[in-house]
Amino acid sequence: MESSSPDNFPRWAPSPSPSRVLLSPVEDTKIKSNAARDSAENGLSLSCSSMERIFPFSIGFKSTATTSTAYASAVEKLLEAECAYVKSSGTTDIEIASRKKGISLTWEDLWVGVADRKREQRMILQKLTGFAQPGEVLAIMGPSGCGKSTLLDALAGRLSSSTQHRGKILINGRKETLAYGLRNLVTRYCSFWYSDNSHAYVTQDDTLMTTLTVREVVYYSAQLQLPNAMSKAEKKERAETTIREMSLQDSMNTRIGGWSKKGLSGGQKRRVSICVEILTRPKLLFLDEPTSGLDSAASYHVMNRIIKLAHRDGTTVIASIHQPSGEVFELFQNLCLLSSGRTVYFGPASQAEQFFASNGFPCPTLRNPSDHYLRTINKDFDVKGGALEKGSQANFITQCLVLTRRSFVNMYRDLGYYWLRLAIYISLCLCAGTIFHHIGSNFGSIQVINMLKISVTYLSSKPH
Ligand SMILES: Nc1ncnc2c1ncn2[C@@H]1O[C@H](COP(=O)(O)OP(=O)(O)OP(=O)(O)O)[C@@H](O)[C@H]1O
Repeated sequence: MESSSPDNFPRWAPSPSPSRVLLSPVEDTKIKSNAARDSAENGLSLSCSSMERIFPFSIGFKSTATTSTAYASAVEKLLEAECAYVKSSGTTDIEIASRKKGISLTWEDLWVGVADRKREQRMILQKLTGFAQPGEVLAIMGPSGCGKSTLLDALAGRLSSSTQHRGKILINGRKETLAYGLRNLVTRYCSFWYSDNSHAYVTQDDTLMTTLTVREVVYYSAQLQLPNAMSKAEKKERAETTIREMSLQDSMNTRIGGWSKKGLSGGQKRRVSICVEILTRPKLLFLDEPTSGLDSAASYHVMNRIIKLAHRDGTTVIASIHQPSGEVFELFQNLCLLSSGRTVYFGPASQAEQFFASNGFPCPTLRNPSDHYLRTINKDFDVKGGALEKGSQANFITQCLVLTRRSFVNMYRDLGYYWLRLAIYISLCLCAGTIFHHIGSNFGSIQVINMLKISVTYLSSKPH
């Protein structure tokens, strides 16, 4: 009986990924010299940061081009080669033609920084170089907070005004800024604001009207975005095709839903947001975490559809993605791996494994490669704290003091919570004060005071 117990079955467990800290000094020196050689070959210089000492930074493509025109022509050549390759692999002439009409995006020596409270500049992105081509999907991966969304924002021209950036961003070899520019703020809060349909951006947060159904959201959006030359019937047809492309046909009449009434699931909302953006068949599509909230099967289907659309329409897709399953990862043609705002790897996704292996971090058998890469480059948890001793909890008085202090800091920093209220109360006091000015002492004055009392009670009562 004992032998049939599930506990006695031998279980397979993946061998651990080689750890960065386990590297011997000899290996470490070898890696550093490889990195230096790679950087020299790539025409990039590495600045001396703590990150460099523990992991080599490199890009998977070799380019000696140093000027933007040289970069653009290098990308053109890559595109030609890509077209020749896809032609030989059975891609139709129509698909190749749409790729040729597409948008190539290149960025060179891109830096993004933000001034901290002491007015010192903190770099979010450093020295990034890369490209994205029509008909292909570039996945931007990396640990949380490494700068994936910032890179997307920088490429899409959506960086907030608190950031500074420099470097070259070329569209089809020309220095152009995508038409987001001034409407940054508007796009952040209103997903239905567009100036042209050549590019679209799906943000991390779904900004959908909660009372509308899926069909209504997509159809209204089609009416707003699609050209007047298209008839109402064509717009409706496009809306419904797009909904079907994202497998939302069963939820067409379901309301989006919000805090008061549950409607779609988080993953379904994500798919509706994607529908709204791909309606116009943009030439350049930015997706910030398109699969967050989706299970692995849904993630696969959504990414697969996006990749098919990219192939069919020659769309250039740049997607930041957190933790793709092995199947999803295999769908990506190109990979940009970031860590602490710097490129660890840029190149074909299929060659990342070789890159990591040649640098001393081979992916263990049967491990999802993307898990391995993220685990290897994540340095957020490198410093581990010691075990907590018993009785190490703060006492009651400390807790009260800390909670009070935390609450004050929160109130002081929250513009709406503290400063806005203060301003409202001061203006209210001034308004109320003027009423008492020369009010007199007759019966009419008493009525004014009563009215004032009722107004103040009404204004200061908290709505439930
Ligand atoms: N406008 C800004 N002002 C100050 N800091 C910023 C600004 N934009 C981004 N950052 C900081 O830059 C870092 C990278 O942020 P970003 O949102 O790009 O990371 P991410 O890789 O997309 O993270 P996640 O995967 O968790 O969404 C974070 O530490 C963030 O606080």
